[in-house]
Amino acid sequence: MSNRGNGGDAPRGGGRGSGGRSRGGQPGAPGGRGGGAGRGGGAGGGRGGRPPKPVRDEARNAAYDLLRAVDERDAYANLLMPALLRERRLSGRDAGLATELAYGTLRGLGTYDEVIAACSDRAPEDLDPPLLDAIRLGVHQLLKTRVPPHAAVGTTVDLVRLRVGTGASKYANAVLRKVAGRSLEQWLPIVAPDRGEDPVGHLAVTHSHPRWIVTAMRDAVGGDFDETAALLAADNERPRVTLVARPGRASLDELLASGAQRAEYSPYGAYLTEGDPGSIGAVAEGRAAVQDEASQLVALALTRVPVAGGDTRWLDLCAGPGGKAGLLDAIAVQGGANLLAAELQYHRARLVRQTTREAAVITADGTAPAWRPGVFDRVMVDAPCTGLGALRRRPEARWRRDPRSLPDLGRLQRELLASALEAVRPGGVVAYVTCSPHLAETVAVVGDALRGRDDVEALDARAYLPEVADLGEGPHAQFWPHRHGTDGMFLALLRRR
Ligand SMILES: C[S@@+](CC[C@H](N)C(=O)[O-])C[C@H]1O[C@@H](n2cnc3c(N)ncnc32)[C@H](O)[C@@H]1O
Repeated sequence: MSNRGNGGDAPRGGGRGSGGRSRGGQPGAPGGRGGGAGRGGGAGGGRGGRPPKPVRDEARNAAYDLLRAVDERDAYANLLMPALLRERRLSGRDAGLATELAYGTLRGLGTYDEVIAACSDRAPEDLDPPLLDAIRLGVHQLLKTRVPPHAAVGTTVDLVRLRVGTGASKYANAVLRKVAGRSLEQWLPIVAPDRGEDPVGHLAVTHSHPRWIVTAMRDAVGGDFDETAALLAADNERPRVTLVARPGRASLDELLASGAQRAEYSPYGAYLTEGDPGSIGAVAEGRAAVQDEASQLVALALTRVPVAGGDTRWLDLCAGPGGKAGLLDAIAVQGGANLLAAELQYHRARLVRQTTREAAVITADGTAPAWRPGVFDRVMVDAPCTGLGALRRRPEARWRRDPRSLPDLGRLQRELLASALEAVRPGGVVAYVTCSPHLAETVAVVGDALRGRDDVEALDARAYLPEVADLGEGPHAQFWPHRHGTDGMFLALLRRR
């Protein structure tokens, strides 16, 4: 990822997007710009003689290949990694190590690049991307794992020798030896901007997020520094695996009998602390699935709002790949309702067919309705968004997202919500959902819709989620990774009068 877009607030060049600061060498830092490892400087492989033959470490090579694929081909880490592990026949501890190293490096590189800059005479963005990725992998091991320092340096130097070149391996060796001189806790005060002078930059470097995301998160939590820090820290944790037992198709007991634990909030949810979800029969058969708990709860909340009169026609306006549609369909069937699931993209509509049983699934543009207005009792709009609420799941996503996408997304979100409000009948209810807490995608969109019509009222969404505390000041509900252990999902419930 040689050009991780950070929407124009990159402190230096295109290599990274975290906070950064103007740097002219850091007094007291080991290395600093001028004092870092010189090109080709530092230790080589042995004293005088030929360096020992480099050893190929399969787990680290797989992690490295993932980093290169993310950089070169814009690969999605969570989609490519399982294929890579299969192809390399890595399983058990090796698979776990490869995944942790790759994902951890991708998450942490905003911090790591600042440390590398302090230990090198060249800025990270001036290094060859293959060398930079290898050094990042080594820095991650040194600062964030229990890998012994000599192993972290040695395996990285071997990897660089095998994959990049001998000269580059000497450079990597010199940089990593400087990095190894301090712990992460010791490095952070050296490389992060001062909290008082530049709080956003401080959080960006300390928690490895682009500045624009730090700002957006801070605004979304209401400006509190410590809560913003807790949220960013939660983004760096691995999300737990949550299952949903689709009602009428699988029971929660079935999941619990497979070793899962009852979820804290969702009546259909269970946490899987170890093992492969695909090995659970109900999941393999599509009667249960992996689904974040907040995703379950926003769908459930829509079904809980009382509607006077008939309650038989439900619409999911943005259904692909079908997580919420799968749950809505199962609940609809139990209550005698039918779900129409619409999705713009054909291949995603096909996925919705796999998650639903009775729903009618169509490939359709939700902004150009293929249905008559005012006929649905309940409508779900799970709108396309920046996905800032799901950064835990996609380790590279924070560097790819671009704030310049917000105006286009905002237009589409407004059009889809307007279309949903046209589709619902008087007395019916619309759920507007985003997997992002960004205010431009949440309250701004809903606020505009409410101002633009006099026949729509916002319900207190929290009232339909009584099992969940701390959903905000209302009337809308906001889930948070650091408060609820879920994705940062937003829900507004709107009734058409
Ligand atoms: C956030 S995802 C929905 C996730 C889904 N509800 C789930 O729970 O699995 C948004 C979806 O909206 C689709 N989409 C984008 N524009 C659309 C449009 N104009 N009409 C219908 N669907 C659209 C995207 O292709 C994407 O699949």
